[in-house]
Amino acid sequence: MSREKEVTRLSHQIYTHEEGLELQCGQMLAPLDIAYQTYGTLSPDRDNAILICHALTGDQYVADPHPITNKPGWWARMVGPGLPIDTNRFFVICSNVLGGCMGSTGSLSICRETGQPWDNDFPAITMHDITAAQAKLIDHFNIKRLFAVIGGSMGGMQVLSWAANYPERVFAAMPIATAPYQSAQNIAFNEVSRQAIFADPEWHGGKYRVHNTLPARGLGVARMMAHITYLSEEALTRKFGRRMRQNSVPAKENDLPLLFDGMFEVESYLRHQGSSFVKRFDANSYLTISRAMDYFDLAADHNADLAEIFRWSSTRFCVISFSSDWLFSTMQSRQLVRALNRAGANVSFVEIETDRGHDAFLLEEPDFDRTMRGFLRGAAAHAGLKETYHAG
Ligand SMILES: CC(=O)SCCNC(=O)CCNC(=O)[C@H](O)C(C)(C)COP(=O)(O)OP(=O)(O)OC[C@H]1O[C@@H](n2cnc3c(N)ncnc32)[C@H](O)[C@@H]1OP(=O)(O)O
Ligand SMILES: N[C@@H](CCO)C(=O)O
Repeated sequence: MSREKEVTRLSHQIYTHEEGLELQCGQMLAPLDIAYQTYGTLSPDRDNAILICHALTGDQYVADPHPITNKPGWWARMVGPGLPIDTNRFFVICSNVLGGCMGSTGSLSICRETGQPWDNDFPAITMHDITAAQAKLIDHFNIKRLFAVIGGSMGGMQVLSWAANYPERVFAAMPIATAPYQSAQNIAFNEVSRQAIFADPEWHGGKYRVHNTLPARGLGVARMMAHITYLSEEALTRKFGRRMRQNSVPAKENDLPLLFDGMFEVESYLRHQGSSFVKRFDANSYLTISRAMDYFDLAADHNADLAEIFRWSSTRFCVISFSSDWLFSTMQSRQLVRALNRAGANVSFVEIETDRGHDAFLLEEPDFDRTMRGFLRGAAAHAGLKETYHAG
């Protein structure tokens, strides 16, 4: 069964905003669907909500098993009762981004005007649009101010957009492994990924669903390349070194050509990452969202110096980077922290020592978990939140 048919079989929890959303490009998207998951109990004062923003290929299943892969949620070790983002205390909301392929309005949705799926005609969106769509969901919950907005990588871009666009609605913000703008290097990597998709003969100019095909190879290669950027040389060396694969490779992962005999373990690993990715992601959605990342430039969007944007902000920031992250480096986080300090904002900064690269924010890192727990506990005390709102 094709990935799209699998997706349409899934029943996500969706809020439909009939009035829709006017995008930065001027186009109106109506109705607007936002697929989301929640965890914990909203306090009577509606003051304990945390919005978690996912990264490029994440989704709303932050702590629930993923409905396609059946794997635990992508932050299941971080979000739950007694965990650093403690659902006994906080009401956690995570939504699939606008343009995503897990139930929110995106390339797989039907365009009201044409009655056809958007496919590659889905309009260009920005981080501003993504957070504006999330704000509709937060309004739906009648939450005036979020206790915290938290996210890593592209999720961190959304955190910064929230803090910049809705400062009065964000008590605390945690931008993790991110940057105030997408670097030239990251745009370059995204472009290679996109070209891999375009080069697939099954791409059909983005109308692959009409042709009943999938640009699986192109999307798989895009993921293989991108995945290298999520790791580090040390992590790859430790995991695989120069070892060759001893046993035979399962057929499904072997449909890319082999060079001579045998395969390095690292090649096998990347093939696996590529082939598992295409089962859970839509190529047009990947193009839309990766482009939204590329457009992200907070200062340019606000036509202001970064410090100016946060000048009157009362949000408490905790900026986190990972020492071996070369995709969103510590240097970029420091740039943000310097601007926040110039703005007189309340900001703390932690660089987590790890050799696991960018995706370290998804992995067990005790120092990271302690920082998350400590920052939220301190901020909750300042916000006057109760220790628990557990429903029972
Ligand atoms: C932030 C968000 O919003 S969500 C993010 C979206 N989700 C993701 O990115 C998940 C995909 N990414 C990953 O799995 C990333 O590698 C990580 C960093 C998150 C996980 O890291 P780790 O737990 O260290 O797992 P690792 O990178 O070793 O990958 C394990 C997988 O590779 C497979 N694998 C490991 N070695 C090999 C090999 N030599 N050959 C083939 N496959 C291999 C494992 O079988 C496992 O497969 P599975 O995921 O299908 O069970
Ligand atoms: N590996 C994560 C983080 C990338 O920034 C993802 O695919 O979304």
